[in-house]
Formats: sequence, structure tokens, C-alpha cells
Amino acid sequence: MYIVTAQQMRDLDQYTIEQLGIPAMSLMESAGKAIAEEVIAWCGGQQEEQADVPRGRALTNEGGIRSDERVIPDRSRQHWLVLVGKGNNGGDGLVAVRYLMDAGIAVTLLYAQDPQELTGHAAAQRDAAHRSGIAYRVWSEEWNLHAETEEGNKQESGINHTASGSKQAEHNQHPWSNYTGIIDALLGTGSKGEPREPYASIIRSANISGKPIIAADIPSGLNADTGEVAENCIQAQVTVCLAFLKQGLTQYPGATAAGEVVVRSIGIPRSTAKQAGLRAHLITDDVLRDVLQIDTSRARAIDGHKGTYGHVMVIGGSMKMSGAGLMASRSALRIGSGLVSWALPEQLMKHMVGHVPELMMIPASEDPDGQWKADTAQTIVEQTAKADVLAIGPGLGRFEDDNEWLRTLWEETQQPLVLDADGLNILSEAEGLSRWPRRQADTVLTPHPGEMARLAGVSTADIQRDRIGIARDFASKHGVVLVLKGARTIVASPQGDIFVNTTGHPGMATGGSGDVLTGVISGLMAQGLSGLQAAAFGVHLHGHAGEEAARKRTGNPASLLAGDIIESL
Ligand SMILES: NC(=O)C1=CN([C@@H]2O[C@H](COP(=O)(O)OP(=O)(O)OC[C@H]3O[C@@H](n4cnc5c(N)ncnc54)[C@H](OP(=O)(O)O)[C@@H]3O)[C@@H](O)[C@H]2O)[C@H](O)CC1
Ligand SMILES: [K+]
Repeated sequence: MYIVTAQQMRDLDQYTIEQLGIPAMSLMESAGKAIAEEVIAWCGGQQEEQADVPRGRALTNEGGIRSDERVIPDRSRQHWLVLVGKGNNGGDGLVAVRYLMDAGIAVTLLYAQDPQELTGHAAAQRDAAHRSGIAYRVWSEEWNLHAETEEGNKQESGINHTASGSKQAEHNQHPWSNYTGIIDALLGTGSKGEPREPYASIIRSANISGKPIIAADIPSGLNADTGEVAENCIQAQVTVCLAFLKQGLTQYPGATAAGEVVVRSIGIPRSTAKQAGLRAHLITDDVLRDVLQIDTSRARAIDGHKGTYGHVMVIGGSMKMSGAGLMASRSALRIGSGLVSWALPEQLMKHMVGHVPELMMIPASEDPDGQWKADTAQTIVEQTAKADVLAIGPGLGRFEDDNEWLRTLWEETQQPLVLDADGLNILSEAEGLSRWPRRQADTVLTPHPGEMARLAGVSTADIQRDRIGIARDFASKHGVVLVLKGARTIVASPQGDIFVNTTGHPGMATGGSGDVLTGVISGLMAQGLSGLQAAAFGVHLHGHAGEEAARKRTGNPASLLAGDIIESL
């Protein structure tokens, strides 16, 4: 599934209108119809849930005649308020009301501004809606709902709200209380910055009203590119995203504001995205197979042997963080590497013997405290000759002259490399990406937001503000595959590709999850996948394994341990 920025969406829109000759009005018609259909489906689903009626009765089928009239019991009780902005997002809402009315659902328009201020296609849709007899109101102070805060109470004019009962009564009599649900067609991809007044007040009141909200294209107040949310941003139950998935809906906190996201075609051919050279995708089975050309079945050759499936060498682990190296190594085995070696401090090795019998261990540092030493670099380089992929960093720790140690491995090994944890911290401190020569083999960096902040020389908040943009720029600039971890992990390639992962579970926010991912990605690379393929497939499988492991911890998914993820790979 393609992911687009607001500008890319505008370009595709323009291409469709100007080059393909599909009129803008018909795109808007399709958009509004799709929104109405999702509202109708949502109403149906809600009522079925309440009545405990099985789902799936979307189409009536009477006497062999099929119709898209939905079966919504008690449709007459539905009354939706449609919030209309002055741009084309408002135009979509104005189309939707006609279809809702036709489906027997009562609708009222609430314009943010004087409807005469609408122009172009939105103005034409306004006229059609008004001529169809749809009731409308224009925003005024009487619609303002204030949060139940001191500030809110102060702002409320002439009413004493000291008792919570009177506040509740006021809410019940308020104009918002007449409606069963709200369609947010205030602002779409054309909005810039924080919503201005009266948009901000409308958004705040819609949220406070407690009514279910279905957003047209994006929730108003969301940055369509970054996923940042304005102080006043619609909190939707469902977002009906039009034509292509907007980037900001894939990243938090935008993903929370959007609720369930439904991407609906509006007549812009999917092929236009490919022709336009768009390179951002949500990771789905189709994308893994068709875009990344991965055999997701992971079928083994009948005549394969351990040499067929590659050899990973994990370089890491220290006395204080022994488990990290062990988990990365075990994950590399579990994901199917033919062989896995673990280079670790000699003192640590005697404690690790027998933990994973399938693992080969290479004593690397003779430090009595079980730490790494810089003078091991050359020996490690020689040892790596037999490995197909290197994974450096899990549990490594920091040590004297570690910059020089990593630089030797970085420059003198020719294999693909996965760099994680303290491997990344050393790289940041040494400014290795700008000072050291670029590696020829695939190099995958797997930072969490804090490590990414150090690599990019900015704050963690800066990273989280625009994860996709930062990942894309960084991977292109430094010629690496970047895996920016966190909910909705991003994989970015040196060529500017973006892949966003949706699998995973909050329970995976636990020590060792990252080490497992390092093992998974390096293990997939050992089996012949490129750095980009392994990173995208790896984050997908890792997330699935986390979901599976959480399901098994039925009593308490928060009890999930990284080791459980390995067992579910
Ligand atoms: N191909 C498609 O996907 C189609 C999408 N459609 C829908 O159109 C919108 C995009 O429409 P557009 O008119 O470009 O923009 P908006 O409706 O989002 O809003 C633009 C108006 O809002 C004003 N504005 C901008 N920022 C703010 C703000 N922070 N606060 C208040 N108002 C704001 C702006 O006015 P200015 O005076 O500031 O210029 C604009 O008037 C897309 O999201 C889809 O829903 C089409 O219907 C079909 C094709
Ligand atoms: K909207």
C-alpha cells in the first residue's frame, strides 16, 4: 500500500485531472460517496453490535434484486452533524450529506464560516446540498463547548457551573446533543499549521461533545506529512482516507487521532503512484512480495544444507549485558541462519557454555572483567572471514578506544553489517558516518529514537516529530539502510524508499526486543536477503512474533519478555 505526502497527493490529483481527464468534480463525488458509505457501514456495525446481530449484512438481497441500501435498523434515529470547512475537504463533506440523506439518515451541515466564502468545486457542492433541502447552520458562540476546567468555567458566560450536575445538564441541552455522530470535513491536506479560529473551537467542541467522529481524509488538526497533532485536533473513531494513505496517519500521535483508518479509492488509478515514482509503502504481504521481491513463504530447498542458509557472526555481549549477545545469536538461529557464531569476551564465555548448544562461540577479549578491549579488532577481522553477515553491538558496552576498534571492523570487513546499540553510540561519537569511508556492502543501522537522536545530532523530540522525513534524509545522505524503531518502525533505504511497519505489540517495549530484531535482520541477510529486504521483512516478522507471544501471555501481555519473542519467531 502506497503512502503519500500532501504534496504528492496534490500532484497525483492534478495529473489525474489534467492528464487522464477525470474531472475534479467526479473525484470529489467519489470521495463524498466513500465517506457516506463508511458512515453507513459504521452505523450498521454499531447497531448490529448493540442488537447482537451477526455482521456482514451490507447488501440487501430481496427476490434476487441487489441494492446497496444498507440494513440499518432504526435508521430514523440517526442524525449526523457534518462540519464543513471552506476548502475541498468541506466539499467532500457536502457530497457525503446527499448520500446519507438518500440512505435515510438525517443530516445537518455546520459551516465553519459563511457558506458564501466557499469557492470552486466546494461552492458547487454547497449549492447542490442546499437545493437538495439539507439543513445548515453556521458556527457561532452558542455551539462552543468548554472543557470542564476552571478555565472553561470562567469562559462560559453568565452561567454558574459550580455543580457538576448543572454542567451535565448544560451539555445535554447543547446543540451538539441533538446528533448521533459527527463527520469532520473541516480541514484536509490543504491545511497548514495549527487550526485557526473558529476551526480550533469547533474541533475542541466536537471532541468534548463525546459524539463519535468520522474524519474525511485526515482528522482536522493533523499534520498530513509528519503525524504531529495540533493542540486542537479531531479525535476520530474512523478516518476515511481518500485515494492514498497519507503519511501522517501512519505515525503516532497522528495514528491515535485517526482511529481506524480506511483507505478508499476515489477513481485515481493506483498505477499513477508507480508512474510518479512514489517510493513509500506500508509493509503488507503484497508489498513484501511484489515490491521487495521476497519469498515470504521462506520455503527451504529440499537439498539445502547449513551452508545454504548462511553464517551470522554476532560481535557483542559483555559481563554486564551478557543476555543481549545471547538473544541476538539465538534469534539469528531461530530465523533460520545455517550457522551462528558469537564473538564475546573470554570471561563471559565460560558462563554461557551450554545455554544455546547450537551456537558457536569465539573467545575474543581476555579482559578479566569480561569487557571488550580495543586490541581485539584485528583478530576479530580475521575471524569474520568465515561469516556471511556481521551483527555488531548487542550488549557490547563502551570501552577504551572503542572508536578505533569499530573503525577497524567498519573498514576492514567486507560483509554486510547490522549495527545496533552501543555499536551505534560509538559510531555517533566517532562521527563515523561522515568521517569513515562508506562501506561497499549493505550496512543496516537499527537505532531506537534516542540512538537516532545521537546519530543525527538532534533531540529525541525532533526525531519523533518527523520520523519518516528524518529517516528518509538520513538513509539517503549516509548510504545506509536505516531501521528507526518504535511503534510503527520505519525502514529507509539509501535510494529514498520508505517502508512502514504495522505489526507489533506494546508488550514488546521491554529490554532485549532490539537485540532480537538485530538477530532477525542479520539472520535473514545470511539467507540471501539484501539489507533492505531483511530490514523490512525482519521488522514485520519481529512484530508478528511479538503479537503472537503477547497472545500466549493471556493473563498479562505486559509480562512479555524478549525471550518469548524469539520462541514465537
Ligand atoms: N485527490 C484527492 O485526494 C482529493 C481530495 N479532495 C479533498 O480535498 C482536500 C484538500 O483540499 P484543499 O482545498 O486543498 O484543502 P483543505 O480543504 O484541507 O483546506 C484548505 C482551506 O483551509 C484553509 N486553511 C488552511 N490551513 C488552515 C488552518 N490552519 N486553519 C484554518 N484554515 C486553514 C485554507 O484557507 P487559507 O485562507 O488559509 O488559504 C483553505 O481554504 C483533501 O484532504 C480531500 O479531502 C477532493 O475532494 C477530491 C480529490
Ligand atoms: K478532515
